[in-house]
Amino acid sequence: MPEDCLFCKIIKGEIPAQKLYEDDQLLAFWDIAPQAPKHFLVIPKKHVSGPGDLAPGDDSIIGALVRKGAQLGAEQGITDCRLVMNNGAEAGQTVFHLHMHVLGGRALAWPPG
Ligand SMILES: CCNS(=O)(=O)OC[C@H]1O[C@@H](n2cnc3c(N)ncnc32)[C@H](O)[C@@H]1O
Repeated sequence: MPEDCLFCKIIKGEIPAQKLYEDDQLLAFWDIAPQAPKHFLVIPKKHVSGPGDLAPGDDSIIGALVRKGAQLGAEQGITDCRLVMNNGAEAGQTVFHLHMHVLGGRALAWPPG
């Protein structure tokens, strides 16, 4: 786990977060700057910098993120939700630990900005 990774620090409990779900592979927590009435993140406990850095053996991580994100969304009353992974700085990624946004609770525009 990179020492300076914000999300790795959350996983280790070095930085607090409002956790929604945790198991041995995944952690979900509410976003600190929500962009919708419901906005949380699902991250793998294994550090991968972003979608572009996945190794062939990591494919199951993506399935786990999507399945858990949709399940948690339904539990949070946002069965209709947007699942977003930003890949790279120009795509808006600011935290370089793979994560999926789950947003809902209002009509979401398309295309995104
Ligand atoms: C611009 C999108 N950039 S991003 O796609 O990389 O998303 C990073 C997300 O992490 C969230 N975030 C940053 N620090 C924390 C924290 N300590 N706890 C919870 N969420 C956090 C940001 O609000 C942001 O939505």
